[in-house]
Amino acid sequence: MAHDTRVKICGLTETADIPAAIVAGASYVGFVFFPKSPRHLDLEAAQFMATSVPEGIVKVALTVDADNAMLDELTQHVPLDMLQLHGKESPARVSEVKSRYGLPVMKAIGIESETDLTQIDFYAKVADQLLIDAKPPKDAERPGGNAVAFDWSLIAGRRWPLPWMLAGGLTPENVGEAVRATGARQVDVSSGVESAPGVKDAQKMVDFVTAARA
Ligand SMILES: O=C(O)c1ccccc1N[C@@H]1O[C@H](COP(=O)(O)O)[C@@H](O)[C@H]1O
Repeated sequence: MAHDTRVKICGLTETADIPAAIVAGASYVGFVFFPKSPRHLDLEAAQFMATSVPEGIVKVALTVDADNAMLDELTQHVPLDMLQLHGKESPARVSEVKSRYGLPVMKAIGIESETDLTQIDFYAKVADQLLIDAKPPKDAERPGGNAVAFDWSLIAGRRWPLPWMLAGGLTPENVGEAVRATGARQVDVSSGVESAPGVKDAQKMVDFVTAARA
């Protein structure tokens, strides 16, 4: 039986990635604003790309511990529907960003072991969505987008009172199992639909969405 799993394809870097992600069936497209990432966009490129996204597809900006000056510039230049906070932002900072910019906020939470789950309850009180991702490896240059999965059994059967997405090391080959193991209704992918870091692959995007919904 097919499911209506919603997919976010994150880290689009080329204008042609937008129609490819939409044809594949993405419900969300993500733009990365983190200079250490191979998916980093400058504001001009992001503005151009975001403007070409049709109504109904959620445009998400991913930032890492961004200050107000950076978020002011970003939100003034790029038409956005959601902010994804992927750093060490506190629950208070999530609340502040939400009220300052009037956009829904998705907070990413890195999971490696059972103890990492306790913070979810604090963020669940202030965020609009949660992104349950793998904790980055110790020597990683970035807090996400590392093609690393966590032990999905840690969240099997868990439910939270707000929408959430599963992320971390998802690929067309493992996303079906990830959805079955966790009960996720939404999934987020970056590396798993690339042919090289920062280069999205149209066929992998199709394969990913198909497998997520199978
Ligand atoms: O994609 C990035 O480069 C990135 C940089 C900094 C923070 C987060 C980043 N990506 C996010 O991480 C998840 C998981 O990535 P992957 O599928 O394991 O490569 C991704 O969906 C982005 O939301």
